[in-house]
Amino acid sequence: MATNIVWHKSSVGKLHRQELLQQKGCVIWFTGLSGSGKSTLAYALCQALYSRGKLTYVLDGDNVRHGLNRNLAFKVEDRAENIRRIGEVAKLFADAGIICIASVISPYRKDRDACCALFPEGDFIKVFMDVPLQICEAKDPKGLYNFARAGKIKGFTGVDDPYEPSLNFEIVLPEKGNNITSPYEMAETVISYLEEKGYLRA
Ligand SMILES: Nc1ncnc2c1ncn2[C@@H]1O[C@H](COP(=O)(O)OS(=O)(=O)O)[C@@H](OP(=O)(O)O)[C@H]1O
Ligand SMILES: Nc1ncnc2c1ncn2[C@@H]1O[C@H](COP(=O)(O)OP(=O)(O)O)[C@@H](O)[C@H]1O
Repeated sequence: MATNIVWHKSSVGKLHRQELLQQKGCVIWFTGLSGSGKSTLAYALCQALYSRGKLTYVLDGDNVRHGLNRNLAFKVEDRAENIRRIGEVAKLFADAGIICIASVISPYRKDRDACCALFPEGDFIKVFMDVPLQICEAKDPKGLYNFARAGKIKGFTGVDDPYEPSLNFEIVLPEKGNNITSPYEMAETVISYLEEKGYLRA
């Protein structure tokens, strides 16, 4: 633990940066099984917001594990630390006025809730990719479910490691009751939410 540290205030604050960017910093947190479409939707949303002149940054689990989190594996404590660090980085991006899009399995409710608690009310928007295991496994674009079933990967989420859903997701996709399943259309659903909550203006 670091001691004797004092927060240094800046004369340029989050409100100034938001005014500059004409948007509000926040986090959209995509959670769900491997293969549920988190990354595809995250980058579709990034593209759609870019087209509207909005600044985003995607923190994708796979990508962050190539650098900042390269020393972490998939046991419970490592996943918790992975999520904690991504939550803290997302907080910095949101403070910068950026719409941060996180795309991580984040299987444990406790870890997601701890990240949420870092943010002002409403600024941490949890989106659950509600895609059943059988569908994710049937796609298996990286062949990882195949390896997990063969016992070549231990502790694979959904196979021999848990995914804990929550009751308090702001958005669940695909939404029940409509036929919207394309990433582009689902991105529009998220954008409608952001517009309604005022995140796309300063
Ligand atoms: N054991 C195990 N369980 C789950 N996933 C595994 C595992 N080993 C490797 N992978 C690959 O790592 C990607 C998930 O990384 P995350 O950082 O999102 O995981 S976590 O939030 O810390 O649980 C995940 O990416 P996505 O498929 O995009 O979800 C996998 O490609
Ligand atoms: N909305 C969608 N409809 C159909 N296929 C999709 C959709 N989103 C993603 N996919 C496909 O599903 C697979 C997994 O998507 P991906 O975004 O990598 O998931 P995750 O990041 O959750 O592992 C990929 O082959 C991708 O092309």
